[in-house]
Amino acid sequence: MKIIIAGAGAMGSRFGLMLHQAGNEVVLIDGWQEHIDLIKEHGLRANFNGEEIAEKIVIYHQNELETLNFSADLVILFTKAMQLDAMMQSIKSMVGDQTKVLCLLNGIGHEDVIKQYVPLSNILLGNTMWTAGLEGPGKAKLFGNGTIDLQNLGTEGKSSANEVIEVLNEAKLNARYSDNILSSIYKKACVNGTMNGLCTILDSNMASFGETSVADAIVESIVAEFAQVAAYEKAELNVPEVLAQIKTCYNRETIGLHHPSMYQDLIINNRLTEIDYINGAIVRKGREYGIETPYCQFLTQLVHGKEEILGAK
Ligand SMILES: NC(=O)C1=CN([C@@H]2O[C@H](COP(=O)(O)OP(=O)(O)OC[C@H]3O[C@@H](n4cnc5c(N)ncnc54)[C@H](OP(=O)(O)O)[C@@H]3O)[C@@H](O)[C@H]2O)C=CC1
Ligand SMILES: CC(C)(CO)C(=O)C(=O)O
Repeated sequence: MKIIIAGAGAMGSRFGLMLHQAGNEVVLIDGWQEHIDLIKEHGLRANFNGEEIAEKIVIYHQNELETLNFSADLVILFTKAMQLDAMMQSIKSMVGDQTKVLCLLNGIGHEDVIKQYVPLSNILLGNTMWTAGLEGPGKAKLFGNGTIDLQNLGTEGKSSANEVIEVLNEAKLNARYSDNILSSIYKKACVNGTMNGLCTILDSNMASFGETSVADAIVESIVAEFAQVAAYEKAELNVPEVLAQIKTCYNRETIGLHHPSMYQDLIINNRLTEIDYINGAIVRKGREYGIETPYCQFLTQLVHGKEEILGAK
């Protein structure tokens, strides 16, 4: 399959690498020049479950696509939330009538951006429990396991997602169809709405946070706010199940030692965060629906405060 990875940071590198190794024709697209140059020079390098590897994969800067003649069967979006619209603009000549567009960004409401460029029948909205980090430009650090849930937003449903699911599974990415992706997205947003902001503010990995005496009380208060907003949007959450999923993040044997992507953005790379698309989205929706969201509001404010203190860009 011809696959474009639109946003080839940590997660895009993981997906690009695994799909390339499974025999697909993968093209990476990104906007970070140093990262692009190093991948062109040395291939995409990674510490992949402890093994040092390098794979030659084609990569382009998102500003050099106009003359490129490549129509994708599948686009996988892995930008940061605030970069999504600009990326959709950059790749629009490569998205044809038959191109499926899979969105796996963290956060809530990305379909509102994508549907301005792609018909609903070609949009696969999803989320993932895979993780990834960058050791620096051109080099990813990939360990652990994950899953993908996705749903087609058009009326065709599952049948229009089967081929993509098959390709993802051939690459061992563990994809499955969801009949209620909005609930899955809210469920994953609860994981990000707790782990990402809290580990960033507390300067901790997920295991160390989870082992504190205050973890349960804070997490339960935040999840209660997400659940109220989700219920208003008919994306009912099973709260005990969500809390159990969050606790799986504390496991040191699996992903507990991972610093969430928000930590990597702000604390390691001094970059602005996606907080406005996670806890901030709950605050905005809460305001609209008349639901109080003090914990999400406070965490959003703390993260913005930290961005300002660190002069993040
Ligand atoms: N990392 C993870 O474990 C997980 C992440 N996600 C989600 O996946 C999406 C993509 O995340 P992720 O892959 O972590 O994002 P990255 O930060 O690794 O990459 C996203 C983009 O940010 C830019 N960028 C990243 N680092 C730098 C840097 N040091 N200097 C300059 N530019 C940089 C690049 O684009 P540009 O130069 O154009 O800005 C890159 O394409 C997000 O929505 C995230 O929440 C979901 C599950 C797990
Ligand atoms: C690992 C996990 C699940 C933590 O919230 C994640 O999605 C991230 O790092 O953004």
